[in-house]
Amino acid sequence: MRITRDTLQKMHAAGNKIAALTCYDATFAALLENAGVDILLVGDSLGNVMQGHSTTLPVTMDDMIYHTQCVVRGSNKAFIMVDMPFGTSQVSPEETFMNAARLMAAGAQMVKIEGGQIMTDTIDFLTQRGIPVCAHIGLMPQSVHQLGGYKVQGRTTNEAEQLLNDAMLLQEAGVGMLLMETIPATLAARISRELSIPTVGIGAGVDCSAQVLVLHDMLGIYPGNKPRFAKNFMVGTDSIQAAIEHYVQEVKTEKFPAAEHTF
Ligand SMILES: Nc1nc(=O)c2c([nH]1)NC[C@@H]1CN(c3ccc(C(=O)N[C@@H](CCC(=O)O)C(=O)O)cc3)CN21
Ligand SMILES: CC(C)C(=O)C(=O)O
Ligand SMILES: [Mg+2]
Repeated sequence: MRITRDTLQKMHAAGNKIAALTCYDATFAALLENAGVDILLVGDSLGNVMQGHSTTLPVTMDDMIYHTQCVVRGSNKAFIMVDMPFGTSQVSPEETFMNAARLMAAGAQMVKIEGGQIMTDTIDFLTQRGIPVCAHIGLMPQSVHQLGGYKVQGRTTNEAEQLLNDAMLLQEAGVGMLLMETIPATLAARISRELSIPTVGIGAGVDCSAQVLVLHDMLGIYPGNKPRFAKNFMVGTDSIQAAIEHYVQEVKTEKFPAAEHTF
């Protein structure tokens, strides 16, 4: 039996930290869940780490479906969250539902959509019709050209208030989880306190319900730029298994992320 939304909500309510990692294939799916990873995120970061693109923008629905099927086949315990790729959730609630339904049919238990208040109508439409949604705010990599680079978000008072407002409206619209990327830790902590749903952080400090990293970053094998929030867990270990177990342990004990991974 897989971990469900209910399991995650209970872990969050009990104050038990949730460990998540990105995953794109069957072998790593088995390894990660056996090392105690609770959530496997089939991220559109596969555009970077699997396909060698410099952004996530070229990733397609077919790419996401293929990698979701691989991850689902390789696992039987972990919760499966899947990114909606660029261009598949922006046009209308109806079209977004059609695309999300294909990811659910491939084995997703929740889809993740980048965007704040602008996505609330779509999120309401999906969640009312049986598709759980995680919203992704802060640094939204699909908006890299609009944002002008991979930069910390929510640094000004105005931006911070807007993100908090987005978070409240997203929860009201029905999201099951909220992911926050590369925002000040104090802001992520405040948003996490204000919400009742679990929050997932990447570069958002230790006070989120869950932590996530790109697998290839935490194994120290991604050849591109290493974001400050990524820690190489292979340092000091001699196996991938041990590195993943160490990551899970550091998330559960709130040792990761430390100050040097935080803004
Ligand atoms: N391998 C990989 N890891 C990721 O975390 C990731 C991807 N790919 N692809 C999609 C996006 C892009 N991401 C990124 C990429 C770079 C930074 C980065 O370099 N950030 C600066 C912040 C600079 C500032 O202070 O404003 C940093 O120092 O970490 C952050 C997120 C996160 N996602
Ligand atoms: C970095 C995480 C949050 C993500 O969205 C991805 O891997 O695509
Ligand atoms: Mg993504």
